[in-house]
Amino acid sequence: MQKITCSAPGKIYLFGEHAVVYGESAICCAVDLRTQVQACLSDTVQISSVLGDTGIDHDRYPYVSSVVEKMSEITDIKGIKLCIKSDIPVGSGLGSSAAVTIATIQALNLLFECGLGAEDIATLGHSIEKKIQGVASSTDTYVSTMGGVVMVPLKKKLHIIDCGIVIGNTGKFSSTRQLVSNVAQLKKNYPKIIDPILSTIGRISLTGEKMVAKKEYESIGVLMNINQGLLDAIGVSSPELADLIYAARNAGAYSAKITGAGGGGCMVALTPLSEAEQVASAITRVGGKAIITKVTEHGVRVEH
Ligand SMILES: Nc1ncnc2c1ncn2[C@@H]1O[C@H](COP(=O)(O)OP(=O)(O)OP(=O)(O)O)[C@@H](O)[C@H]1O
Ligand SMILES: C[C@@](O)(CCO)CC(=O)[O-]
Ligand SMILES: [Mg+2]
Repeated sequence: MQKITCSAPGKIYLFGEHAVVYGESAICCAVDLRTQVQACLSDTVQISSVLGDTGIDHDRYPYVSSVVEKMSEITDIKGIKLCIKSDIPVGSGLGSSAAVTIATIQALNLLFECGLGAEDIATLGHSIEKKIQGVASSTDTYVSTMGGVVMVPLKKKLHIIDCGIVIGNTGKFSSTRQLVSNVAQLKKNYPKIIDPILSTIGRISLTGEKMVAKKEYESIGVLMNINQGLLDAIGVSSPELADLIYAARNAGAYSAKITGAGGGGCMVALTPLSEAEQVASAITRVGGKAIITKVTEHGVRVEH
C-alpha cells in the first residue's frame, strides 16, 4: 500500500470538562465534524494543510510532528507526505487537536502495518496530547478514536444522544493548555473551594448518565446548565460565550454551556430537533458562528 486516508471526529462535552483532568467523571460525544489525514509514502517528511507546507515542525504542527516521531519509534518511517483537511474549528473546544492526532496515528499505523488496536491508538494519542499540553485527560483522544457517547474515565459507551445539537463558535482562539493551567492555579490557591466544585461537576456527570440512557433531554439540560454555572465559577467562561449561551437558552434550547476548555472557542446547546434551526439563528444574531451537527458512532476510520 502506498497511500491511505483516515479521518477522526471532533467532540462536544455534555458534562465534565476541566473536572475530568482531576479524575472526575465526564460525558463526551463524538460529533459529525471530521479531520482527514492522507498519508503517502515519500522520501522525506512533508506535512501540508491550510497552515502551510513544512517538514517536522513542532511550532506549526506540534501534534502531527510528535505523532510522526513517536510512530518512528515503532516502525521505520524513511519519509511520509501527510495532507490534512478538516472541518473542525481549531482552538475552539471541539477536540481538533485530538482528531488530527488520532487520524494521523491510524493512517501511519495502517500504512506501515504496525498492528495497533483502537485502545493502543487512544492511549498513544493521549500521551501525545499530554506531552504537548502538559496536562490532558484521555477524553478527547478516546472519544475521537471510539466515536459515540462515552463516559470517562470509566470508558463506558452510552446510548446515543438524538436530539438537536447546535454548536456556537465565538471565533475567539482558546488554548487548552492555558485554560487548564489557569484552573490548576486556582485549585492550588483555593483547594477547599475549587475541589468541591470539581467533584460536584463529576457528580453531575454520574447523575446525567441515567438521563442519557432514558433520553430525558430536559433533565439533561438542567444538569448542563448547572455545569455551566460551575464552569463560570472556575473562571473559564467569557462574555462572548455568555452571549451565545443565553441567546440559545432564550431561543428554546434544553441547555447551553461551554464545551471544551472555554475562555473562547465554542458553546454547545441541546435542542428539540424542531428548534435547532431557531437556536442556530439566535446564536448567529449575537455574533456566533452556528453549526448544527449530530452525534456520530464513527470514531477513527479509513476513508479510502
Ligand atoms: N487540522 C489541523 N491540522 C494541523 N494541526 C491542527 C489541526 N487542528 C488542530 N491542530 C493543532 O491543535 C491545536 C489546537 O489544539 P487545542 O487543544 O488548543 O484546541 P482544540 O483541540 O481545538 O480544543 P479542545 O482541546 O479544548 O477541545 C492547533 O493549534 C494545532 O496545533
Ligand atoms: C479542558 C479539558 O477538560 C477538555 C478540553 O477539551 C482538558 C482535558 O480534558 O484534557
Ligand atoms: Mg485539544
